[in-house]
Amino acid sequence: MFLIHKFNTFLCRAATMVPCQVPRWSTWIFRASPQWQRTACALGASMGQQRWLSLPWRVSGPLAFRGCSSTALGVPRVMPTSERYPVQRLPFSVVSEEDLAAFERIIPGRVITDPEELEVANVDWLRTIRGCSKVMLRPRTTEEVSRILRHCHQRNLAVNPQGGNTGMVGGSVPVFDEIILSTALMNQVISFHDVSGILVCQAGCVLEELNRYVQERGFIMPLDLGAKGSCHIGGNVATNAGGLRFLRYGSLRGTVLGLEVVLANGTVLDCLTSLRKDNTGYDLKQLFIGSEGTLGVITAVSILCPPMPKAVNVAFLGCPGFAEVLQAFSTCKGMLGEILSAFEFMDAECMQLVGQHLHLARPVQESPFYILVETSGSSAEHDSAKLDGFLEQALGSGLVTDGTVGTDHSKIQSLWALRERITEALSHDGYVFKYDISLPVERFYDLVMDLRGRLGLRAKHVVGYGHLGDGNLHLNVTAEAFSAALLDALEPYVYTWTAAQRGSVSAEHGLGFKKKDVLGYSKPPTAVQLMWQLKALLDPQGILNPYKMLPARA
Ligand SMILES: O=C(O)CC[C@@H](O)C(=O)O
Ligand SMILES: [Zn+2]
Repeated sequence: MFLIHKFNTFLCRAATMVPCQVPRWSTWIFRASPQWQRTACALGASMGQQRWLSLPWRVSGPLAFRGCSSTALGVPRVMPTSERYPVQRLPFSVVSEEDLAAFERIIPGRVITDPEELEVANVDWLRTIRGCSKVMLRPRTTEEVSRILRHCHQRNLAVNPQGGNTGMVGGSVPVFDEIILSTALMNQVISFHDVSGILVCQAGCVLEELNRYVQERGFIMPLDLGAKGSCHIGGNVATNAGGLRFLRYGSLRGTVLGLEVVLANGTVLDCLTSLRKDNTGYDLKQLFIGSEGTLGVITAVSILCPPMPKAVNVAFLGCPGFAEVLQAFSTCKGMLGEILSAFEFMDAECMQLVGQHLHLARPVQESPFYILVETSGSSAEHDSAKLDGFLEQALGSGLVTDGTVGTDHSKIQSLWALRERITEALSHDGYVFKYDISLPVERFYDLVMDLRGRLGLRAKHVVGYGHLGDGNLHLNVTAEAFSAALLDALEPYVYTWTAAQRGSVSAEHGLGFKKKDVLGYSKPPTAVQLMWQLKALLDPQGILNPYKMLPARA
């Protein structure tokens, strides 16, 4: 106990509590976005606008002159994806007035052609890429999705399925004029079983709302993300999102028990079972988990929710070096065992950025690294005793130099915010080049330091943080603005470095538009070829989320 008193803040003991809720990106996004929504369609012809007007949009009726201007009042424009990246529009049909009328018959009043609403849906939340869709559809039911896709399939119209649009790799916004198929109104819970903890719901349910719903019944969602306030469960599953509870509850590939999916031609594939065990044939739902909307549109999900832990503790600790971070992780696994539920790390530059841009105070003495250790268990006393044991050991052996522990809701929330809001802080720092890689943990920080040397003053910040417990590094590089030269210095260097370690070039964010061409760094040509064959089988016309996930074919 003596050693624990060296901590600069108190150890608050043994409170029984609900799992923490933390601030989320959406709060911030929604605060910022109204200005951005105010596009100036009638403003002078920016480069983007000229290109827009050269597209075949000059028709009469609701589609006429609804180009999404790239110039927002007072806010830097987001360059259209088709201008920044070398990508060619595929020969899909263009939405006509007749198509709009057909959609209006399927979903009356929910065919959106308003430029302000489209502006938001065309741009990713990082504000790095921009599509130019002219129409967004908001179905409420699987039957409506099926009828929409049947129509699009017959007409060869490309479709961009969109959930909460919180993705990191440009998978959730159109590249050109794909129809945006939003799951926002598909937000009903279908059933919840309070013995098994199995939740069945529509794809557009917001993760945080689901978590609240199951929490009221004594359970939690098996995943938690910074974007929880706006991301949709269907999008989470389509991305196979990882997040903050992965260490404890594993991948969605394990917790998703069933899916309902609408295929490209409108066929409904009903695999929405809620069985823990089912060895009958190929597990087709796995094809759609992580397929990023390229093989079908997920319309409903059956998911296994773990019981809500009765006691949660969070320790936020300073470490003198990366070797100590790794050693602390080993010690944690050994001493906390079954109650360890998160092991996250961030470097000193991350802490500096959350302080500078979000005014979050550093809760411990300045250190080169910080770790966040969470325990979740069923006995507050037992868990606290175990955590104390670990802290004594870590402090006594110099793995940790300072720390603070929270067991009450608000302290846990504020400690998690330091880690969860790094993404938000980075976005305030300028243009962000993001890498989400799986590596052997021993090599994590070598890459960060290597890049700092390689980029020198060309980068504003090179930071490393992430889910160390899952072997997942978030390597982010900020610059005043997008720079092709900086991109050239980063890529393919980061990918070849990762491939040399047999790592993954996308641990949890998927490939989307931005990373589709680097799939080959993590998968052999035979696997990529098989992926294309699956795509051709399920979506022969390629109308579902084109330009995403799969690299262009040679
Ligand atoms: O912004 C990033 O690169 C990571 C976002 C998210 O996956 C996180 O773990 O905070
Ligand atoms: Zn992450």
